[in-house]
Amino acid sequence: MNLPRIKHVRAFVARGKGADYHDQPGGHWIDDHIATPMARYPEYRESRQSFGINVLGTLVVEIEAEDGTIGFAVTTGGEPACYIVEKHLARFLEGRNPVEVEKIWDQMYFSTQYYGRKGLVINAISGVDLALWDLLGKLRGEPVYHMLGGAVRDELQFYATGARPDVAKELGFIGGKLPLHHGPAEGLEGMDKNIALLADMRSKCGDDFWLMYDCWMSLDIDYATRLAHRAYKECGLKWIEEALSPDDYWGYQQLKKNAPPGLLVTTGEHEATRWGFRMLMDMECCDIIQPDVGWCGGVTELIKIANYADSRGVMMIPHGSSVYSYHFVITRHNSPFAEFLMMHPGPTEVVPMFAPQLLGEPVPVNGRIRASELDKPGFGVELNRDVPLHRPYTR
Ligand SMILES: C[C@H](O)[C@H](O)[C@@H](O)[C@@H](O)C(=O)O
Ligand SMILES: [Mg+2]
Repeated sequence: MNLPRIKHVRAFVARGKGADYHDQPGGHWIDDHIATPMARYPEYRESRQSFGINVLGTLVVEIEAEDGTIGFAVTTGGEPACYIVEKHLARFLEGRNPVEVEKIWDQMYFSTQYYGRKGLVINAISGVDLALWDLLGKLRGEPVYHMLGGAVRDELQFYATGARPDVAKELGFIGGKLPLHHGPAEGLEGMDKNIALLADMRSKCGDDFWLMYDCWMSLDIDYATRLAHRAYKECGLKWIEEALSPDDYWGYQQLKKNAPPGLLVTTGEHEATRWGFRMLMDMECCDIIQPDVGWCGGVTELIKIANYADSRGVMMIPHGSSVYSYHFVITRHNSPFAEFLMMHPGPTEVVPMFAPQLLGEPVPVNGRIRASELDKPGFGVELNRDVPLHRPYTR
């Protein structure tokens, strides 16, 4: 089946919310004294934007076929990712058959391996790969999840990430993941505040509602171990997420041994490729891996990651990435639920995760999205052309 060839690859920057979802106006829960590795510096403790968490902005990748069909995707990457797409990756797509996702991915990865392998370069590769799968679906007239093997269940169910698990419960989510506010630099007083907040949410949510802590790489093994035991024993914490640096595989291996039986250790949103996730799984670092499909290598790489996890009986629950993870999760038995990042400032209501960039972006109702809502070509969304786009590089 010969599809129209790829004619143009274009890369744009979009700023303000969207895929770079930490790029929010002031007063948002997502930038409210959240613990990070930079919190050891008091000047960077109050706000993650103060040290540049939103410095990149959104990368928008467009791939246009000869017949005028356009596939696109958004991820975190901004102007430097545009440079990588336009000046390096585009050469492996233009003139090619869009069906060649495996060969194109292989050439993008190994041609940038000498300076890439993780982080921004893999974000750029992910953006191109997602746009390619979107183009394929639009050319074939089928949703991405059909091309991945079809739905294994009728609906997606979600836990919610945000400052209000009590509201998340009222909205029908299966759990609430809180951001951790205080790390080792704030000592026992900070630990007590972390436990007090969790205990308050436990009292508001009842004993059965899942409560998790997201530590965003901010802890050391000693603090993470103490937090894990107190939070599990006193508040029934379900999992402790990304407690340590993504590079500290040995630390995660130890934390998993230190954690109380019954508490899950999770990580992976800042990990990349099949090799990085193999390291996490072979070293027994965690119970659940959480790749972000816009940061780990795209759909083509997540297939490999998820299948290796499945072979080892490890749950793969992608980091919140809107439709890009929904189309994947609905097709995988070892992905029984998904993350929904609450992007309302409170958060007290459900708003589209990548707003305002995606038109037609589905949102959970009563904590669920039916598989039938994904039944549109590609990822089922269109780029909001009212969002200002800047193309910093051309060829
Ligand atoms: C809530 C966390 O601090 C991050 O902002 C969040 O994006 C990520 O870690 C997550 O798991 O959703
Ligand atoms: Mg996280």
